[in-house]
Amino acid sequence: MFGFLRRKKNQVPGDAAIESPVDSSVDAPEVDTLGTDTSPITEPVEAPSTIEPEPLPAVITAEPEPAQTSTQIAIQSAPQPVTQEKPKSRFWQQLARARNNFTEGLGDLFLGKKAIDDELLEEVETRLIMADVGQATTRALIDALHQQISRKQINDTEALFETLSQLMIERLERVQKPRPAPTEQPHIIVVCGINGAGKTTTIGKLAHHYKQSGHKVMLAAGDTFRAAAVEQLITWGERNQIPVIGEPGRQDSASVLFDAAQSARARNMDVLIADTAGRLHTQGGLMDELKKLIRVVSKSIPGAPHEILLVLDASIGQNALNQARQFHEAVGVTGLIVTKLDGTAKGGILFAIADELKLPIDFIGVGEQIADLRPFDPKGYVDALLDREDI
Ligand SMILES: Nc1nc2c(ncn2[C@@H]2O[C@H](COP(=O)(O)OP(=O)(O)OP(=O)(O)O)[C@@H](O)[C@H]2O)c(=O)[nH]1
Repeated sequence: MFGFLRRKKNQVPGDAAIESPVDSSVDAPEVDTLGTDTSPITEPVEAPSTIEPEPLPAVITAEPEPAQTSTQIAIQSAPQPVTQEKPKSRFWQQLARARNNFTEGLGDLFLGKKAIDDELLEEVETRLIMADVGQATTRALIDALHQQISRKQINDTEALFETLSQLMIERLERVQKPRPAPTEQPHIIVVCGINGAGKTTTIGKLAHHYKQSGHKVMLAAGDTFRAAAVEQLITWGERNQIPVIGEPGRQDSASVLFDAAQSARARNMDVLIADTAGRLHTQGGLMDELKKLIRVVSKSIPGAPHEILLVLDASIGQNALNQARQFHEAVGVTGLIVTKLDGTAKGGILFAIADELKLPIDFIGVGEQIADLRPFDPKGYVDALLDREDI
């Protein structure tokens, strides 16, 4: 069942709406498969009104309770069924903004409504657009719902949302591919993207991911444009206890990458992850430089680079599509990492990316901590986005 429906159905007049923002200060657990992590909950949970309120953490803001009427007191003193909420995962919590944007207000529309009407479908369409799913993908989803309604395959509001979830999962799964196993030594991954998309941070997290799975990992500080980027990468190297090739002051990123590839081979590294300078997809000269970097890497080790991962910032919404198109055209991107999904209401951008670019989404970034990178799982993502509760 969908959480926003259940909450509305169970709502008792006078319930205080508690808004709980993501607390990014919480220490992150290790990278985990979606749904298995049972970190403490800060997701809104409606306790039956007869239970004594717990002391609230500082991050929770609640409207002051209005004075209770005698009717409310009578309702509260009646025995209430105690429903045990399943603990929510940290991942669920990290997608709070995207989910709230999507489900806000839908519960009200559903309240007391069984039949599907145009108002409801229009609201669903609006929510999809607002979540940055994009015009074309939204249209395709709504058309598919209309078809199933007219064929009487969907008869009530819950079935409508279940079908929408399935359609959304399918659209993401269509373009997913299994991650390439690092069988060549070294397996070289070049990471690119525009300035500030989260490349260096993502490389730190990706290194952690590989190290956790038992691989020997090395980093190449190929972002020679921004001196702080090299230091940032060296810090990530120390945090992961892995070597980093490149030092502040080096100018030529192609030679850093060449040296790193040689060094990784000589030291029997399983995985070499190379950082590159941020560049706008519209800067022709810098895009040519990226092509040159890739050529140098391919000359250093036959078959390399084995992956070219493009980092996209989810919070820029539809602009991410254009960036991805241009990078793909220039260097043949093999997969995407979409970052900052924890801080954005634009969680729908992943559907537009999958539909329009047909490139697999390898990982998503949901925070700044070392373990806040998750292998992308379409079903887990849709469940968290649509407040679907059977994970
Ligand atoms: N909330 C959140 N912040 C992120 C995520 N990934 C990266 N960041 C933050 O985004 C900011 C930019 O990250 P960087 O890794 O420096 O970005 P970059 O692409 O290497 O930047 P340039 O070297 O300038 O091109 C930093 O403050 C990161 O902590 C994420 O998944 N969630």
